Amino acid sequence: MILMHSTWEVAMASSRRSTLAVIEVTRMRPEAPDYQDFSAALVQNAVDRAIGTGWDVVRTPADIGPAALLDAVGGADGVLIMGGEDIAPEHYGVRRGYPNEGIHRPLADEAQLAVIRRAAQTRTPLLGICRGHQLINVAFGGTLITDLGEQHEHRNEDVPIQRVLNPHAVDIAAEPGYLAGLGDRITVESAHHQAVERLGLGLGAIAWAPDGVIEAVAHRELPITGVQWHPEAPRANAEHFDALLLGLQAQLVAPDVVRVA
Ligand SMILES: C=C(O[C@@H]1C=C(C(=O)O)C=C[C@H]1O)C(=O)O
Ligand SMILES: NC(=O)CC[C@H](N)C(=O)O
Repeated sequence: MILMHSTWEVAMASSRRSTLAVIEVTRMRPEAPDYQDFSAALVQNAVDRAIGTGWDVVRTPADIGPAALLDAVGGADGVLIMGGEDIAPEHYGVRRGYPNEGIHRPLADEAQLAVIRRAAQTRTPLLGICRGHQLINVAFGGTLITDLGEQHEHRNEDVPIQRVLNPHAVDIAAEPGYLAGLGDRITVESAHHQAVERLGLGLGAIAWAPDGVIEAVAHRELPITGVQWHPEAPRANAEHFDALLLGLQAQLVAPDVVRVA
């Protein structure tokens, strides 16, 4: 059974619907139309589930740059940062030229990092998915494993983009926090080749894959959490994503401080 923060509690605390800024990397990938369609469908699913769990949504691409993005999401009560391309490695002190390096989106990197830093200053609840989770770690000074190698369960290689997501187990160890309603072990859908390495300042790891890859991070004092998997994937358990979105909303009322072992 999935325990969720009650929508009633949230509704009692606020007479208006809260606004969630859903931030995608870009809306223009003319060089990769299949990937753009795939990514846009994941974002649309996230928007739909957010509305279904009681949020108003402002959907914005990040490649409009830092100033425009900060302006666009300035009025939001919560932030959701979606997946996408690898973060340019200079943001965490690594040179370009690592294995399986894809293209980078420098404007989106800078804009999303700026949003995370401002959310930290304003204590705005924020959830990052995949690249969004990696960005959280980098924003707090952490590093990434640039490439997980060839043999792993975190992504299907050499398949059409529509089949890139791969299911695997995740063990969760955090009470309370965004992931509290999910249970101790869940199956998730993943599509990534990088992962959190050294944790950023103030962050703790709260979930792991069986191979040891960090699957979720949470800030110890701020309502900021990242998940490496894709809860918005078509085949993911929708109840898990709803629990995350309601948990994000509950942070508006009573921010949790996450205890990390
Ligand atoms: C674009 C990349 O990853 C992809 C990005 C996704 C997303 O936008 O949510 C989903 C699946 C991944 O294959 C990449 O690895 O460079
Ligand atoms: N799906 C994603 O957001 C992927 C994030 C990053 N490009 C990685 O491969 O690890």
